[in-house]
Amino acid sequence: MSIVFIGGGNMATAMLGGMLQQGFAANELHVVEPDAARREQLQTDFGVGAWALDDPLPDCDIVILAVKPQQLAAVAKARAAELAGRLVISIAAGIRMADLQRWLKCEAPNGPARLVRVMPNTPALVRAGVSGAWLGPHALAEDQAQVDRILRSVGSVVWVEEETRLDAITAISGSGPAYVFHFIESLCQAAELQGFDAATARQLAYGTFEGAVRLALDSHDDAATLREKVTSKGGTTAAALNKMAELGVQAAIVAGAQAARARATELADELGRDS
Ligand SMILES: NC(=O)C1=CN([C@@H]2O[C@H](COP(=O)(O)OP(=O)(O)OC[C@H]3O[C@@H](n4cnc5c(N)ncnc54)[C@H](O)[C@@H]3O)[C@@H](O)[C@H]2O)C=CC1
Ligand SMILES: O=C(O)[C@@H]1CCC=N1
Repeated sequence: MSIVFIGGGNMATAMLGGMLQQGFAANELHVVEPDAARREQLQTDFGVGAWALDDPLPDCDIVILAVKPQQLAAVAKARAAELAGRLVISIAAGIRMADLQRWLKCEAPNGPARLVRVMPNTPALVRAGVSGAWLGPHALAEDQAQVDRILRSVGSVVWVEEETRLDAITAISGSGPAYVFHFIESLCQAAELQGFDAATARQLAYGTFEGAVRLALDSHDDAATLREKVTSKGGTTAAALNKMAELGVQAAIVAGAQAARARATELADELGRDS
């Protein structure tokens, strides 16, 4: 199975790194990327084929559109003829199937692209990704199996029945790693404010996250119960959690995810309109 990523940025790099660790061969993976320095990096790090925009599209079974949403209309329109009849996966946040179909001229005589929308996340790089996926109307059952194999090679996958659910997945697991990194950054900052050097702050904060996540994954208790087990009545944790509640930390996380979802819809409206 030969796969071409169009766009070799952060998300393509994460998926490629994970796929290579999971047994995909470097010679079946290719990237089309305009930035020469990135192409060189991808070749050096992964040994995959890295191609400039004016190179012919490498022979492939699957194309993964991995450019920014703002670049997608131009890329899809320019490559509509090359992509006709192929299995095409879009990982762009927000961008709707109807717009992709229009840009890819899915009414073209040599057969429509078989489209699948996917929302991966960057922990794919360490094969701990979580992806959402939705099968477009022209995609076949064997396309679903191929996409499932790619996504499972870098983590787990949730298939959704309705396209709009992908925006909800974007708000939770697509953007979610950034929320977690923000929390880690904040705990490092708190440790440094307590007088620890950066390396010790990192050890304390990263170690706490790793331990807590491993405990949560291994435990029969839910997260609320595990939280209660740390929180002694009238103790230090209660003092911290009360302060966080006063400052609205949980409400801020929920509202943040809602803002991400709203932005996905807004991006689709902005970029799908008049294009
Ligand atoms: N970064 C993330 O955590 C996630 C990103 N996504 C989606 O993945 C897509 C890519 O995002 P990132 O990798 O973060 O962006 P990025 O900016 O790191 O990568 C995009 C790449 O596309 C290249 N590019 C620009 N014009 C091109 C063209 N005409 N042909 C081929 N390549 C071109 C750029 O040089 C760049 O390397 C976006 O649509 C985003 O919504 C989805 C899930 C998570
Ligand atoms: O921030 C973004 O728009 C992309 C989509 C999900 C994660 N990064």
